[in-house]
Amino acid sequence: MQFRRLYTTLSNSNHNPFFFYRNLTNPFAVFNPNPKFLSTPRILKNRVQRSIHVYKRFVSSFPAMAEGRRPTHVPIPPPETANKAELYRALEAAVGSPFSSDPLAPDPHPLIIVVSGPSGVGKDAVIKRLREVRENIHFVVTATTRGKRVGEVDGKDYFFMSKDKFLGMIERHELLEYALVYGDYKGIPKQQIRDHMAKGLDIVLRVDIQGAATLRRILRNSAVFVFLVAESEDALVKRLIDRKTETKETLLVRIATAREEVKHMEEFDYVVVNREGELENSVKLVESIIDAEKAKVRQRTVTI
Ligand SMILES: Nc1ncnc2c1ncn2[C@@H]1O[C@H](COP(=O)(O)OP(=O)(O)OP(=O)(O)O)[C@@H](O)[C@H]1O
Repeated sequence: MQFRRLYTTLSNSNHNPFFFYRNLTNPFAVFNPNPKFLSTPRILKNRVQRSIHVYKRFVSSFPAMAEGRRPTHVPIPPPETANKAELYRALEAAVGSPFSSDPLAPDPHPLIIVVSGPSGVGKDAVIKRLREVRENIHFVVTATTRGKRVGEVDGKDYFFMSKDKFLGMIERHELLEYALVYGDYKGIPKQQIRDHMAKGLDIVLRVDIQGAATLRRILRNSAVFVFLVAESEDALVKRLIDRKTETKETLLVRIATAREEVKHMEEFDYVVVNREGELENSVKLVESIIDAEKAKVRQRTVTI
């Protein structure tokens, strides 16, 4: 049985002697299930041993194959006293092939990082700082049909476009995700993501909780979903008041919405607590998440 296993191993290997050396007899090619045949293990043993012997001679007759074998006598100098280059060369000779300087791990894939969280939690603030401190990041510019506000720059804040042009993009499936918000369309252009990922850049998307849920359905586990949250409801409300952008009505709506949105935390991969006065720590944590994702053995692969 052992001989049979040994033979099977040999015949499955690339150096199968019966494959290269056709005049050798394969002892199992004409396997006879007759018990009489099986009752002659010595014949079998001799045949297999002969095959192994021929196989070894066959391998050593090819320099490329023989190269992988360890030479019998390689003088390796004692590492404590040896010259580094000399020791290196001796080790190379001993293992029988030059040491390669090719990277041992493949380059990490570009990532899509979706940042979401309740209104006023600090999404814009975190992303703005992240773009300042980290290279190789592209923040996706959303396409919108709403009018440009004072101070806004086309291509930087949004891609401003007509409703017709936007509807054309929907028809041609050029948007990763889109929504109608208070009568205006907003959407994420796919080509922008493709172009920047092709250059090796990581992509950051900032979306509300509903947008994140839609992207999760589309991208599944190919993107990293980060949920940004304040340390407490109390802190979030104070932050919204301090921003001085809200009316009393919109404040109430945002607080009520935030209560609901926090329940969606479990649908995300990571949660980052953006504590009062600790924006830098939050940004560092997002950076650590990106670094950890890039160190994963099984990388996320995006196809959009
Ligand atoms: N860690 C922090 N400590 C103190 N203030 C912060 C912190 N993070 C953000 N802020 C401030 O809180 C306010 C809200 O932040 P930001 O506008 O970035 O929130 P957002 O999540 O993008 O809100 P929205 O979804 O409503 O646009 C801003 O004035 C911002 O400067």
